[in-house]
Amino acid sequence: MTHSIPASSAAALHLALEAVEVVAGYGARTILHGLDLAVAPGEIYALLGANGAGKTTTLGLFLGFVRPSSGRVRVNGIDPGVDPTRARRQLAYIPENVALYEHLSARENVAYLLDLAGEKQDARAIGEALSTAGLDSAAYERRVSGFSKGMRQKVSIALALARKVPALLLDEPTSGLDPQATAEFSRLLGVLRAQDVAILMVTHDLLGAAEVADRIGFIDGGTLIDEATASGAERFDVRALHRRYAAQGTLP
Ligand SMILES: Nc1ncnc2c1ncn2[C@@H]1O[C@H](COP(=O)(O)OP(=O)(O)OP(=O)(O)O)[C@@H](O)[C@H]1O
Repeated sequence: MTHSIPASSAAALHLALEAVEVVAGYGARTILHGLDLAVAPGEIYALLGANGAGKTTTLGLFLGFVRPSSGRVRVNGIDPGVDPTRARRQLAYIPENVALYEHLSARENVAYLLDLAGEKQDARAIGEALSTAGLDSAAYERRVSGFSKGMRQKVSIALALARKVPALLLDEPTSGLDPQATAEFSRLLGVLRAQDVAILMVTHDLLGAAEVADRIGFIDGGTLIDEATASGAERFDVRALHRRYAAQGTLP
């Protein structure tokens, strides 16, 4: 399969996330059967597929948790199978349910998680990251234990911004978000894209993906079966995509 990386950006010459003909799985069980997927800096890629299609396994590939038996995986040019620590330094991973230190404030979480990543930053830089991530300033010093999913995501995104990572992996970011929080989340992804972050987002939400993604990929049985690229004012023909992929069980 050929990839239609946006040619407008010089940065597109280099891929932040790349999987080429990847075969991978768990033990003797193969889940990914020759997966081809690439995300350029400043691109939002939404990966859709039925339950068990291999979406989370694909994220695990870039994180170095899932080792390919053949094929090529690169994160900003680094092979996570060979050097997972260095590969993970290029990434921020935001799981469906963001885990934070519940008794620490938003600011303390970012400071502490930065510390753990060996990337200490001053209070001003952390405040700026929280502000860019769209967290209400009244919440900076509050314990995160009472935070909503949307607020937790903002803390994670502030951490990604402070770390200045080139790539962001998101697993089901909009499930359980209300429409306003979903719209705010989409706006945030736009901010990250403008900073040339490569974003790979796993989702079941075709409509949400169509609003924010530059490309949508469909995975079935561990293989990328199709890709659609945003174009024109309408961006994607959501109805046609839905008809095509819902019928074969790739969409809920
Ligand atoms: N750690 C694991 N060990 C063994 N099998 C696993 C493991 N994790 C996932 N699987 C299996 O791999 C297959 C693909 O799972 P994966 O989580 O990648 O799918 P998915 O597309 O993310 O699905 P969902 O939409 O349900 O999250 C499934 O059959 C799942 O049971």
